[in-house]
Amino acid sequence: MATIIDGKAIAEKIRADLAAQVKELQSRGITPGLATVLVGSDPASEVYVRMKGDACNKLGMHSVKITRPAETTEEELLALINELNNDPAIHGILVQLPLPPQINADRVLEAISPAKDVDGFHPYNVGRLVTGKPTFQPCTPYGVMVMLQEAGVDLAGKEVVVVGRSNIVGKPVALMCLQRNATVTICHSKTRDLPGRVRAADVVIAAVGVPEMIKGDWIREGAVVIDVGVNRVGEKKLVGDVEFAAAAERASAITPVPGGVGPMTITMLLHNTLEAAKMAGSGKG
Ligand SMILES: Nc1nc2c(c(=O)[nH]1)N[C@@H](CN(C=O)c1ccc(C(=O)N[C@@H](CCC(=O)O)C(=O)O)cc1)CN2
Ligand SMILES: [Mg+2]
Repeated sequence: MATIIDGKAIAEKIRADLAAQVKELQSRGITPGLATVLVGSDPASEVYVRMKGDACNKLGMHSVKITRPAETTEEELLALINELNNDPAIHGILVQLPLPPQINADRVLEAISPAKDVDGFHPYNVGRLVTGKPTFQPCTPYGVMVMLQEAGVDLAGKEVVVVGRSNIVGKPVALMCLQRNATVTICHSKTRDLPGRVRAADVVIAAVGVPEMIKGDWIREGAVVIDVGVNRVGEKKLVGDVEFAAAAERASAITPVPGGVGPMTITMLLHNTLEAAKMAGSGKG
């Protein structure tokens, strides 16, 4: 039976350390500030933005939640980003995704100052990630890496299979694993023999957004399973991208959903916002 990698517990431990750092920074006259921008009223996005604001406030950070109607134009959103880029009380800017279809998300993400890009989605910061330079690391993959480290998983020489190739999880998490000397395979909807690929993995990172798509009998005995999926099935139930119970029979360690990667995403956002404030305070922002 697998060890459960408890994202909630790891997140709490990190947040306690961040709170102490926020206090220290405040004693020097700097309060880290995060602006979250939500366009439209997607119910899941509303929940995430609220969680981000609450998490900031709990740590003693300043947070501003900006909501705009679903009909907002790209120009209006770009003007708002420009204001936030120039606001000295704001160290981090986060535009909640997805955006409505009339808005080009790439253009909006590129308008955020790289020094305030706490989501790590600006092409400048993506480029730094690709080349292994210090940068704001995107929050979900960053959280995955911290969980692996906390679980004592050394990636050097390991076969990592990432299922999913999104810009916000699959691609960056693959780069981060490569940086830690893993041999990385990125799989997607056109991959031939996906079960065979997953069966070869020492570490499986599932980020496809399809409920329980990765079957328990695809997991190699003793593998580590990181489930990034947060899929709502029915009214209330949340499931991951992995068939949890069956996979846990074979894995050596596995993350649950909820309470796995999810809480780490917001924790790493808090971490990045604190780092942005420190850099601004030292004149490097
Ligand atoms: N601008 C961004 N947009 C989106 C990101 C992102 O990192 N930046 N990621 C996802 C959604 N996301 C944060 O925005 C996110 C998803 C899930 C959780 C989380 O804590 N999940 C909990 C369950 C919470 C619930 O009950 O719904 C868990 O897994 O335990 C946090 C953040 C897309 N958009
Ligand atoms: Mg769009």
